[in-house]
Amino acid sequence: MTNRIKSVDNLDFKGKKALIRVDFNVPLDEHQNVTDDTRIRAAVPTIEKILKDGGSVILMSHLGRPKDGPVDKYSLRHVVSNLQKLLGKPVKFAPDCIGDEAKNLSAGLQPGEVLLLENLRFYKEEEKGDEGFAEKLSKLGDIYVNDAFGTAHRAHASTAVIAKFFNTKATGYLMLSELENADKVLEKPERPYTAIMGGAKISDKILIIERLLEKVDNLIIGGGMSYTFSKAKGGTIGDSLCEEDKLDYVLELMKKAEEKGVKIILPLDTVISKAFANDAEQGLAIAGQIPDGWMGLDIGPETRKLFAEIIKSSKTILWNGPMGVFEMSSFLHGTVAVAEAIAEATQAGSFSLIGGGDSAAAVNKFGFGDKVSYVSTGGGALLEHMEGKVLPGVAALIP
Ligand SMILES: Nc1ncnc2c1ncn2[C@@H]1O[C@H](COP(=O)(O)OP(=O)(O)OP(=O)(O)O)[C@@H](O)[C@H]1O
Ligand SMILES: O=C(O)[C@H](O)COP(=O)(O)O
Repeated sequence: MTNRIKSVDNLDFKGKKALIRVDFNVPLDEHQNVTDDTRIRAAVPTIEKILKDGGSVILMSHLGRPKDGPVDKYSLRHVVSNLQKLLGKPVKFAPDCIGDEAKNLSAGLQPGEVLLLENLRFYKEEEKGDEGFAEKLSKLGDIYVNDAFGTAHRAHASTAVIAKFFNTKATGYLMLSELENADKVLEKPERPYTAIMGGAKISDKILIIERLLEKVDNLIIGGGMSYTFSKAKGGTIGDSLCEEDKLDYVLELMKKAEEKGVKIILPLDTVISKAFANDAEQGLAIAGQIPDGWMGLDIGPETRKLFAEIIKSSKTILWNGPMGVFEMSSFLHGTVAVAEAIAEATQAGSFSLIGGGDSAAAVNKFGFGDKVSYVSTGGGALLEHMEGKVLPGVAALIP
């Protein structure tokens, strides 16, 4: 399918303005500093190719999930200095993604120059996939490039709708490499194939887990989502994360897995804490036996051993979502143990694919980024792609 899509490599951008959809949805700290620039870094080769050809670049992205118009917290202004450093040149900023100022700034852009537009999601039309909004955006550039693999699963104005307003549209290098690496796992995964799921966005991922049952041999569940499984099985989970309305669904899922011969592996023990804080009183509990007033914030040592054994005996590994609150030093051990086991398996010849903003950040933070096969910039996008779906942002590029 990807062979029907043009890549930036097939195009000459001399004298052209490329409107590039990037995914600069990056984590920011409380001072609005970028804490992980992986996604910005990943967009650089495409930008540089276009500039080198003698073209100019207009970048558009979303940041976070603003609900009600512009808010400084979600302004893309916060990524400008990171981008300037990575490109080694100034980047102009348009304080709105449409309107006169954006139009004038893009019209005045000279070859070799870069303009970043303000957050697309400051307009609700973006997520609605509004045609009028997409058309206004399309007026800013001559060629449309989509390099936002991380957002390719969203059928939004700037990903799925805008492409039809362009005669020339192409994937960027990042999108291409993401699709190629994911296809290595999708097409003929060497078995055993193990997926490891964790993180906090339970309802986002539970449906995807069901579809993964068609593909994998083992499904390891850790992190915040494991407590919903634990409770569904009749365990007590104290104040741990739980989606009460998914309990029946999780039971059904476990039954389906059994029928399909897929092993679901849940934690054996869990690191518990009196509060969501690094220095709160801590303890260890058997999974499903968390006392009232405590919450599970990481997998325990027995679980680390069990998960590592399964990972090391797998030939294909897909990981999305940390095993605990790895941002706090007391609860990072589970995530480190899984990253370490994946690195060892990769060293021994297995193929490993890691996705998810936080999972990618964790892998890099703990120094395993170059010890795994591929770190995707996609979270939900990677998982939906791994289900075998053609993502809307990719479908829109098919001529
Ligand atoms: N037991 C837990 N309790 C509370 N939060 C948890 C727990 N385990 C993990 N987390 C949190 O989950 C967050 C990551 O979840 P998330 O689902 O966003 O993963 P991700 O890798 O970013 O994937 P994606 O990009 O697909 O959403 C981290 O901030 C981590 O602190
Ligand atoms: O971080 C992501 O997964 C993408 O940028 C998409 O963001 P969203 O989940 O808010 O649509």
